[in-house]
Amino acid sequence: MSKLFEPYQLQTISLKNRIAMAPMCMYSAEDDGMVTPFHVVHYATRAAGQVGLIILEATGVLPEGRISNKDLGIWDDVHIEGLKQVVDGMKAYGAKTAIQLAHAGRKATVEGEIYAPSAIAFNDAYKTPTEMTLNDIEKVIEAFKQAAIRAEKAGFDALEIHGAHGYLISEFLSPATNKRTDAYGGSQENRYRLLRQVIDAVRSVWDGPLLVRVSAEDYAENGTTMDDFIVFSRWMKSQGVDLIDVSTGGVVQANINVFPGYQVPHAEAIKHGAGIPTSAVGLITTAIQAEEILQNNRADLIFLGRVLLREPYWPLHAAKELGEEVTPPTPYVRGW
Ligand SMILES: Cc1cc2nc3c(=O)[nH]c(=O)nc-3n(C[C@H](O)[C@H](O)[C@H](O)COP(=O)(O)O)c2cc1C
Repeated sequence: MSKLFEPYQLQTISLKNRIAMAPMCMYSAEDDGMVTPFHVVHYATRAAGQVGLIILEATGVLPEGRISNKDLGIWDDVHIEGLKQVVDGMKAYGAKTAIQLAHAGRKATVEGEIYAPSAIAFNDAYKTPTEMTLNDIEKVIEAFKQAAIRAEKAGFDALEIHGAHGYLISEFLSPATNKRTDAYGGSQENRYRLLRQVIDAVRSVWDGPLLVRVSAEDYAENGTTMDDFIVFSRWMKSQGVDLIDVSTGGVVQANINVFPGYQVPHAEAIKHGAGIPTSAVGLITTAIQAEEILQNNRADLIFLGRVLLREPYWPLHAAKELGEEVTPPTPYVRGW
């Protein structure tokens, strides 16, 4: 039996395999953050393709925290019903479901004021953000908490906090973007404070599986490093985080050398350095490559991004390649 098709127990939920769909913005929501029929079809199709865990794209916990005005929203109860339809579509095909709760910080491109730990623009094309007051920070923490309550009402099995890619939480974690001199800036412990408070707020209303996505390497001078993230991940583990979804980059624009599995060493270092389950993501496209990562205990789950946009039935190809019997739920997919 392959590792890729071995079930995985993620806290209280059982995943039928180790294949997860990485969160990917589809820029297809209504301007007010509402789900459209596209989302129902898009996510249910990957569920029919036998993806074990599907993580919905970055979904704004506040309207000013969206990357674009076509992002999904979860800042109001009005969003619950649409999200529930997306969840029901995925569940009908046997996938476990998660949603990425997000705030874009200085990388928001929406109308009006945008917010960040310090008043430094991402680049010339972006607005200069307003440095957040302590009240602004409290508002964000409360927004993550309310979003978690709404996600539970929509029926999600798991939650992921977006702490990566140079968005708000990542901006607080990184000394490259956090120049604050108060309790939220400076030392590792201070830069971690917002994430800690967000995790605590979410955990106060959510007992289920909790994932956090991080950028374990900023690729920036004076940015965060793997060593920082091993420390942060130990803290996250002690706060009841179940799995770290390990990505890299995004806090500054950097030309980095990407190649198949380029982020796997980060997932491996955090898994062993902090003693917490991790997922690996980034140019993982073949069953053999995914299987190698799991067999060598370098990560616990395989997150797939673009390959699942191109090929929603990727797990069925992978099953054939690894000699596994996997029966898709619909005659249409079975005949493929
Ligand atoms: C179209 C697109 C949208 C993305 N949106 C998100 C997102 O909403 N949240 C996130 O954390 N990462 C996002 N990512 C990054 C992916 O989750 C993933 O980490 C990245 O694409 C690398 O994996 P891959 O090589 O398998 O595509 C996005 C990537 C793409 C291609």
